[in-house]
Amino acid sequence: MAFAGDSALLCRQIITKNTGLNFLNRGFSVPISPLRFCFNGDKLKGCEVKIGVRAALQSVESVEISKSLEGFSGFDAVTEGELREKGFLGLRKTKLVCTIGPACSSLEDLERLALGGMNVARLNMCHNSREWHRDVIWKIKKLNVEKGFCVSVMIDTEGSQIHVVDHGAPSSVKAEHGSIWLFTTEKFEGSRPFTLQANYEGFSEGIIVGDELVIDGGMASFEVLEKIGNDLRCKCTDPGLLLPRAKLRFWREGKLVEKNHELPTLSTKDWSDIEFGISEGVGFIAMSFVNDADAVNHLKNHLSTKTSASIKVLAKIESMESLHKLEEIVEASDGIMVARGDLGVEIPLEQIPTVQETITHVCRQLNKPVIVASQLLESMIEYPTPTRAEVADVSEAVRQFADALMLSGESAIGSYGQKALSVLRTTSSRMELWSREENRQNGLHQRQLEQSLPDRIAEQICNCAVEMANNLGLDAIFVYTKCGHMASLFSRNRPNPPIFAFTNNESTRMALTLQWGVMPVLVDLSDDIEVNISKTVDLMKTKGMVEEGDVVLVVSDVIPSCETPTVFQSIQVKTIV
Ligand SMILES: Nc1ncnc2c1ncn2[C@@H]1O[C@H](COP(=O)(O)OP(=O)(O)O)[C@@H](O)[C@H]1O
Ligand SMILES: C=C(OP(=O)(O)O)C(=O)O
Ligand SMILES: [K+]
Ligand SMILES: [Mg+2]
Repeated sequence: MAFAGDSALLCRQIITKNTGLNFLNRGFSVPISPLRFCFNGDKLKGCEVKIGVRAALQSVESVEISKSLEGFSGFDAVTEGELREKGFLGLRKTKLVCTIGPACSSLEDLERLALGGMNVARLNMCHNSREWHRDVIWKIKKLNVEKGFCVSVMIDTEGSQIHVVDHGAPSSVKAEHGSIWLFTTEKFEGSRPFTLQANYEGFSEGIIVGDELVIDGGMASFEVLEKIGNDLRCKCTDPGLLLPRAKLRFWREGKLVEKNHELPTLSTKDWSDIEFGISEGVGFIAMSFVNDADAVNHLKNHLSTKTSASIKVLAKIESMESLHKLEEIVEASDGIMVARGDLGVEIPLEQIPTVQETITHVCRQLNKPVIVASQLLESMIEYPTPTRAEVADVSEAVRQFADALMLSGESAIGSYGQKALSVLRTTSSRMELWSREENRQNGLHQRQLEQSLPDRIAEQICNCAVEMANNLGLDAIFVYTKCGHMASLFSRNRPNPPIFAFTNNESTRMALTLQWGVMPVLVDLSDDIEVNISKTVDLMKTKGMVEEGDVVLVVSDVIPSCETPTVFQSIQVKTIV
């Protein structure tokens, strides 16, 4: 019992230094179960750190399986099945988002996607009717209740951007080299030859003769020949396809012409879609074309006055302006989407990979979940196999430890949506296995998140506990959390074992569906940590999800409220008996 004498010192070592953990690994020859460190945060309030350490060497007593578990449905059926089949380390950590569209909106299709690993269903409010979206949300909720899935719903705002309006049949038009076209704000029905309608009157504000009009990030390009009022007469310089809702951007001397309009981030339609999202109880609102933190704060304030449920706001990084203010936007939001589709319209394509890596890194440093989106498996909209380059792109996002990957057209309108989802699933699992070894060697140099002592301690506990779980080769991490904060701090460290986050809050459970490596579980939590621990271990045992000999790291942070999350914490390493 080397450390009974100077517990506080040892504890500090464990919290702050690798050496404490190595010491445990090398020098502590008795079985590691149960080892317990208790941090009594009440004392921390006075800023005098007194950390109590208790090391108990008796074995964990087998706990009688409680009858109160009957009717329990807090596990999600897919994780449960995956765990039984593949074991703890086989659980996929990277989360999967599917855009729901006409190709996958039946109850049967949605069930197949849920079974295939969809964690979040995304509804793009650009398309289809309110009733259609309501019907999809209703089906997802029904499946969650009846089939035990844990799929959360995200709505994605249309946002304000300049594009051509849907010009009706034929669905795409070819622009030939040298052909002359009129881009007009005049509204007309149907189609006119060589004429395209812009959706916004001010689309040509500040544009001058000689500027380059780039369609959809390079599908076709035009030179502006003449300005007639707000309309532009242009000559095609790079032939290509003009799709419905094709995006319009102007370039001058090799650079994007920035802010040539003053459209609000949230339009009247977006606000009404947001009201719809609130009333339907969605988990996430993805905000298109966020340019600064104000827009995010505005929506978050609005949500806090409108609903007590916690709806997470995800900022989509898809404009040049948003890149200039990346950190403030990440800080303000609850998560980020790297919206590579529109980003590729705003910045040269060759910059996308490095920008993606930067965004992913900033999100991890600031502890916000990040989704890598768009064209991951684009060719699968039409073909049953992905290109090798697409698989490499998916693997790279997984290797960067993105929290989630997203399908757009592949699931919404593609013929092989489920297959595309399975490509994401298998590619993620494969790459996670590969990077686990790397992970062991290169721990993240964490930026300190918070200033107050209790918050810093929570952070350090999670960082060190993950190091401990990795070094000891533990099977799983159990965390008890009301708001999901501790679970996210664990996730941020991208531990090798999966993180089971037990929460009594449905919004927290749904929000955690997006976080890397977190398996959210809904349970009743009491104020007695020991009761929570034995109850959840029992639960896992009854379900056959843990078995004798499994060793789990248990961290608790539930007392007393979300506002003061770090009042009491304990870490235990527990062998299941
Ligand atoms: N709810 C829907 N109804 C009809 N079509 C949809 C729907 N959602 C998505 N789609 C189709 O899937 C394609 C890809 O989806 P997404 O990437 O979300 O949209 P976009 O390409 O408009 O940015 C869209 O272009 C659209 O054709
Ligand atoms: C995800 C994106 O946004 P949307 O599909 O709404 O254009 C994107 O631009 O990549
Ligand atoms: K959108
Ligand atoms: Mg976009």
